[in-house]
Amino acid sequence: MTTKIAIFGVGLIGGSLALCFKGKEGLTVVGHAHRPESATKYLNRGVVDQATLSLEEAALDADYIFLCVPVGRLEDYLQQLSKLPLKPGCIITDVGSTKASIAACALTLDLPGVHFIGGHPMAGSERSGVEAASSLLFENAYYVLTPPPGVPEAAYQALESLLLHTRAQIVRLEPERHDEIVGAISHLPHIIAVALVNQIQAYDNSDSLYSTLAAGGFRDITRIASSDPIIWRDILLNNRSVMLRLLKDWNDEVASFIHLLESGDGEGIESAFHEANHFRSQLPERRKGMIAPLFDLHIDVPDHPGIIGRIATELGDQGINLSNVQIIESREDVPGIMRLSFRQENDMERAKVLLQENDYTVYM
Ligand SMILES: NC(=O)c1ccc[n+]([C@@H]2O[C@H](COP(=O)([O-])OP(=O)(O)OC[C@H]3O[C@@H](n4cnc5c(N)ncnc54)[C@H](O)[C@@H]3O)[C@@H](O)[C@H]2O)c1
Ligand SMILES: O=C(O)C(=O)C[C@]1(C(=O)O)C=C[C@@H](O)C=C1
Repeated sequence: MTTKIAIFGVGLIGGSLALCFKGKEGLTVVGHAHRPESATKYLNRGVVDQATLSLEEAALDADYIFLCVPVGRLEDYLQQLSKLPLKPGCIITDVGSTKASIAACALTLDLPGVHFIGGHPMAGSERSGVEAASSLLFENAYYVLTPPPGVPEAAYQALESLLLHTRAQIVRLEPERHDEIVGAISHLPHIIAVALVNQIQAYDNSDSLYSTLAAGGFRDITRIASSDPIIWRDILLNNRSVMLRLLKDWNDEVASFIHLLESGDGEGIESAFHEANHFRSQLPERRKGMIAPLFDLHIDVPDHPGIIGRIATELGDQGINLSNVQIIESREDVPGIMRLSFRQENDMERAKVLLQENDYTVYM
């Protein structure tokens, strides 16, 4: 007897979940596709064990159903599922970036013997589609679950146990509180990134030096502006009342900067930066969290071909595990900064000593 997991919408998130479960003992993963070419793609990429276009075939004997479609489609799928004779004890969950409306929808539906528990993995990317899926996406991230009152603890525990395969850390939250908080730390930044890019694009239309000179700062703050338009249309419209409130607060923040500049208040500007720096430095950067739990070192590097390979080899020779390397601000003939990321603090400390011994300037 295997445990059957049905995934509706095998894109970035659904595909990543499928990869976490596929191949694990006792689990079979079935992907539901709404287009024939998608079903073939899921199979060709080896993300699922089976793929089907039939809602019934995917759902009827499933033990777990994951709804991983855009937020605007979630309620429709849940309604369709509620009309099927699902397996008794089946757990339906979703991964939508908003939680209040789907939780409210589930409460209105008759789901006899079946349990709905909302979910939201706090990990993702500006990329989308099954091509971007990764079994490592959720590792060390938080994964919010929003069980409705009255859901049996055993069902909650079963879902939590299954999600161990993602290596995420589960957080239990009320849906409304989720939407307030995630509205502020995820949805608002996406709006700001998009508005900023569009503002600069308008300047760039009359002077292309804007995009030519756009460097690290602009890229750092705007990566998420490349996120999928349909996914984000749905999220923002769904969390509309929270977003409108947050945007009014954002306007106050902008107004306060306008005031600091109009009044030439240098101290005020300094203190805004100090305050932000202090709060940001306390974010759980080095533990589990929405900011990748990596230990970073920065070093000055000359603009030499092969420099990445040389440093990686020096670290590798000492058995120091490097997780990621990135060159920041590298231009011809100008020294750049290299960011070296490590999974283990101990690796970072050893790398620091080694690099300093080799005369690199190292910043933490
Ligand atoms: N992108 C992120 O960073 C992120 C993170 C956490 C949660 N989420 C949530 O996960 C869900 C999926 O997002 P994603 O980033 O994986 O998107 P995606 O575009 O990569 O995947 C969406 C999947 O849904 C399918 N789909 C699209 N439109 C559909 C429709 N009309 N009917 C049926 N299926 C349809 C697509 O074929 C695709 O397989 C969304 O609800 C999103 O809010 C996204
Ligand atoms: O890292 C990113 O690109 C993301 O946008 C991930 C992110 C976020 O804002 O943190 C985006 C949407 C989610 O629902 C959860 C996580």
